[in-house]
Amino acid sequence: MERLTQLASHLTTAKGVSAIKQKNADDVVIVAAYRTALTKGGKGLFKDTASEDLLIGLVKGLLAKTPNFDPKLIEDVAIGNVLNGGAGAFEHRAAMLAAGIPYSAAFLAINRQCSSGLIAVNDIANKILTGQIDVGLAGGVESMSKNYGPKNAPQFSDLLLRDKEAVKCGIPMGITNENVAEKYTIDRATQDAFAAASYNKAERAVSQGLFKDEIIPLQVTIEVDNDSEDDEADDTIKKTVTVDTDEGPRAGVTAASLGKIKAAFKKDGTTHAGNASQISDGAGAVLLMRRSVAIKHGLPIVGKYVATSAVGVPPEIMGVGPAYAIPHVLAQAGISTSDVAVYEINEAFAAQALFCIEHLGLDKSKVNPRGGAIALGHPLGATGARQIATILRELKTGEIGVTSMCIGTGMGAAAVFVKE
Ligand SMILES: CC(=O)SCCNC(=O)CCNC(=O)[C@H](O)C(C)(C)COP(=O)(O)OP(=O)(O)OC[C@H]1O[C@@H](n2cnc3c(N)ncnc32)[C@H](O)[C@@H]1OP(=O)(O)O
Repeated sequence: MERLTQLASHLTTAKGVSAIKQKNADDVVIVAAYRTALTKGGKGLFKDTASEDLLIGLVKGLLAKTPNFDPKLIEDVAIGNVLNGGAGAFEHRAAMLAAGIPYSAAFLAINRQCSSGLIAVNDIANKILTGQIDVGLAGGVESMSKNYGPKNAPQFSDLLLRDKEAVKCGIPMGITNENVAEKYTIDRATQDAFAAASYNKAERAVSQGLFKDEIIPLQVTIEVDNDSEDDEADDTIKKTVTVDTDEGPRAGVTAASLGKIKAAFKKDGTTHAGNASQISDGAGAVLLMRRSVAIKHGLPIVGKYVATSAVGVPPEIMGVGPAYAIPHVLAQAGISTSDVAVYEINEAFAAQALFCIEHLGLDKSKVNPRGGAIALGHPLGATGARQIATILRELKTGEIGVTSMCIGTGMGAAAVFVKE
């Protein structure tokens, strides 16, 4: 009975800044949050690495960096993924075994498109909050190199194609951004200035080594052209490389330099390779548990999970998602936009991110201080977990952070965390 009363009080989440900052035995806390480097889809160093192999390396690395933690404590694993068949249910379950997680931990593959990694965290957190489990691992992974392209384009039935609302769920992502830019009059120069700022922030963060702590280096094999002069044949050789650095950030990007890039999705459009999130490969993982369990095992606590929300928005302007998901999750937590120290908002496209920032009246200096997906990359299902790994290092003790993204078929998701 006492436990039920405790649980009931917890599920009706005490609201407000001081309430969410309180430390309770039943809190869901984050003990570790790491990611791989993000590489360029189709041409980067992970181009030949399967999503399951990204996960194996990442989870092994996370466990190695959490020395007092016994993986036998993990009761459930949820991994977000967008492009693999069945969201990677087979290969990513197998990857967990290969990474050293015992078979006794259950496994769930999650696909809520670009928010999949965040929704995986939400799933594990909810299971801890309701007493179903005490410890779980959540994350996301994507090999856009291997799985992005026409073979993964949506296939709609004739019935769907004839339904003028339903068919909007199949609008190409770049066109949804053109729609946002047109509807809210966000011109190309404004988008390019925002994108250049994203590159400049990422460049600064890289030069200061700020991502080093969150990236687990991975050793992978890559096929490269055989340049040997003795060998005239047009063939490839395999090389082993260590991947520890994001490939997206570039030095010296300006709005003027971006102004020269051709529109990618529409003649006379405003969206292009420099102001859109890049096709990328990568993975992120977050180890969650009940605070009392973390304390019992002497594990470091890096953050407290507070709440997640997902909402629907019109599919043809899906990029507006965070503008509606963020107020929803802030209301759940009983806080306002000004209580938040850092926002990690997925930059699927510059116009999309700009609309959300303007609509919510956010202080731009609080949004993506280390750059977002335009500069760093956006490996779809991995992005939610990647943003959590980043935001927990951007926040200072006691500060509140919000992570959010738009979702391709017309949704937005957002979550609130407190830095321990
Ligand atoms: C819910 C959601 O989150 S929806 C979002 C889902 N994700 C997407 O839809 C992906 C969106 N992005 C894309 O589709 C692709 O990145 C595109 C179509 C915009 C561009 O694709 P590509 O042409 O293959 O881009 P690529 O990265 O190769 O860049 C092409 C060229 O643009 C130029 N370029 C790109 N970025 C820059 C920059 N910052 N500065 C200068 N030049 C640049 C370069 O010349 C580059 O060639 P390089 O790599 O040899 O230097």
